[in-house]
Amino acid sequence: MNNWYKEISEKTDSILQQIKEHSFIKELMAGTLPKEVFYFYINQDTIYLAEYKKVLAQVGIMCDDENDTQFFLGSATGIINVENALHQNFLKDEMTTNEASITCELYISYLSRMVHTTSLEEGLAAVLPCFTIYKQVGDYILANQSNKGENPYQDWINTYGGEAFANSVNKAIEITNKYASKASPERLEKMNKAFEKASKLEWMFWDSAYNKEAWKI
Ligand SMILES: Cc1ncc(CN)c(N)n1
Repeated sequence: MNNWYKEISEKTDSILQQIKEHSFIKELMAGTLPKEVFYFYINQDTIYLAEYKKVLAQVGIMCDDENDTQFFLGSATGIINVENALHQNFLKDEMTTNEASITCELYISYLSRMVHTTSLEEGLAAVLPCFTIYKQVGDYILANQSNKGENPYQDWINTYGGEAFANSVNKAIEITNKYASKASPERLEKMNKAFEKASKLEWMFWDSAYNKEAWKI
């Protein structure tokens, strides 16, 4: 399999389309997303990223090529720092909870299980949508918005539509494709499932923020 990512992104394209059509993304693009919804999202995303960096570090130490290890360890610190700084810009003192929502808990627990109890290839496939979907969403909004000067969420949009993020997304794809090219058909099938599930969790993350998801008890 030479370009696993191309195949799986075609197979899961309907999830990406549903993300682009979600009210959260539409209103983010229009700049009309209610502030409290965005703060809810940023608050949960801060909790998510604190765990995601550990997940990336774990994937990194499982790679047998030390350049790949460097990349994921660098991403765990560098990219996350950029995203955390972005969050602080928006959130200031408004972080209201340290408790993960149901969906945030589900997503981080799923990723943690994947990188700790399955193969490197499945772990790579599970962490990849976190890179690729944000890139696609950032690009999509930048290409389609007509309010660049006045959108209150422009810094967020520019971060994920920007070149630095694109470079790391391309590198993550390249590494995952490399390991996929040596994987058995059974393992590729498991990679597909992991990528698909993590992509669905990306949709759910925005949906849960839009609905300010609460624990049922
Ligand atoms: C839930 C989630 N997924 C992806 C990203 C982009 N790293 C993020 N900040 N948050």
